[in-house]
Amino acid sequence: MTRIAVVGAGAWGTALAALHARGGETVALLGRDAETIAAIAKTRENPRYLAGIALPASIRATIDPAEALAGADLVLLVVPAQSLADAATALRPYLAAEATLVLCAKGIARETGRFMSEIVAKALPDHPLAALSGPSFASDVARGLPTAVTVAAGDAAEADGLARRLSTETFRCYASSDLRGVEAGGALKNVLALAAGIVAGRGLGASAEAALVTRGFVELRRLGEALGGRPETLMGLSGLGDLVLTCSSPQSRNFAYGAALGRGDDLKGLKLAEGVFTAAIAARLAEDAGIEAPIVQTVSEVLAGELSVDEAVQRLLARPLKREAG
Ligand SMILES: NC(=O)C1=CN([C@@H]2O[C@H](COP(=O)(O)OP(=O)(O)OC[C@H]3O[C@@H](n4cnc5c(N)ncnc54)[C@H](OP(=O)(O)O)[C@@H]3O)[C@@H](O)[C@H]2O)C=CC1
Ligand SMILES: O=C(CO)COP(=O)(O)O
Repeated sequence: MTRIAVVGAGAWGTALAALHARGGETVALLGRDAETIAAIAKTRENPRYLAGIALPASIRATIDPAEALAGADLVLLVVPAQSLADAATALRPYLAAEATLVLCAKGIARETGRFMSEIVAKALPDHPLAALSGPSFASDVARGLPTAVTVAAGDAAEADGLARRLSTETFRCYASSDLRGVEAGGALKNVLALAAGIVAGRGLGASAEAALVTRGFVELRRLGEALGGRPETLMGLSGLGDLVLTCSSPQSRNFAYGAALGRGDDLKGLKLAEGVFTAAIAARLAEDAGIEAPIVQTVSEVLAGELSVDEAVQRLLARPLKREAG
């Protein structure tokens, strides 16, 4: 019987399925692309999203939600943020009544400004909710490299239990009861990583990159707190930790997208990162809250074509915006 069902057979879902199958759990991986799922079953690899990484033979990969969710008491939701409402609604007939849902996407709904927990609570009421977030590239986790993340649930005892359950030899989970802070950090760092990518792609040097990341952290804290997160959460793995990772590595799709913008590359065919969808709504949430978020605002204007990359860089780095600690 499946214990953990992973919904979404992209890079992160496949990595989490591999991690927990290696950790001894009975794991099902639910995808929607029959070809990819057949390839996983046949080759024990996900050729589309994690090529070259061997997956445990015990993972039950399927496109059938009934098969994947039967008996699962823990369901990891790993489809991108903007698709989560539809994906969650489609699961409703198949979920075990007592199943706990773990949000693994990092984003905010672009139309409504809702967090993933709000979207899933609406689509699938009455299930306990948690979020898993932190500095963790799918390929690192799938390869079994050491990783540490935060697992948050509104109820501290629930968070502790989940952190224990989801930790493995190579994957250390710290428990938190600040679900909103974890969600806010994960969503905002994507937008800030786009800005870091722009600065790197423009070739402005390591000093400018460090300035941008530091000021990005100030902004993440300020806005994250305004959205209801706790300072210590925003300073932890799911805030600062993930910001540092995604702002410093071309492995990050957000950073890579920003770098392509900064270089002036043709963006056609480049996969859209989560931050591309989150920037405008994050800027609006900041405005609504009366919070200054110049980096988020600038990224949002660049993506909307209202600001050139040169104007953005000028605004971000060339002159002081105001006296600001950090
Ligand atoms: N990649 C990473 O290192 C990490 C990613 N994350 C977060 O995890 C989330 C997913 O990212 P990732 O796995 O990398 O993304 P990918 O693009 O690699 O995969 C997304 C998967 O979701 C599926 N999907 C999309 N829409 C739907 C839908 N409506 N119903 C069902 N399935 C759907 C896609 O299916 P199809 O292939 O058919 O399009 C695909 O399998 C993002 O929010 C990301 O921020 C978090 C930590 C690490
Ligand atoms: O969230 C991530 C690592 O923690 C992955 O970042 P990207 O979505 O930018 O690749």
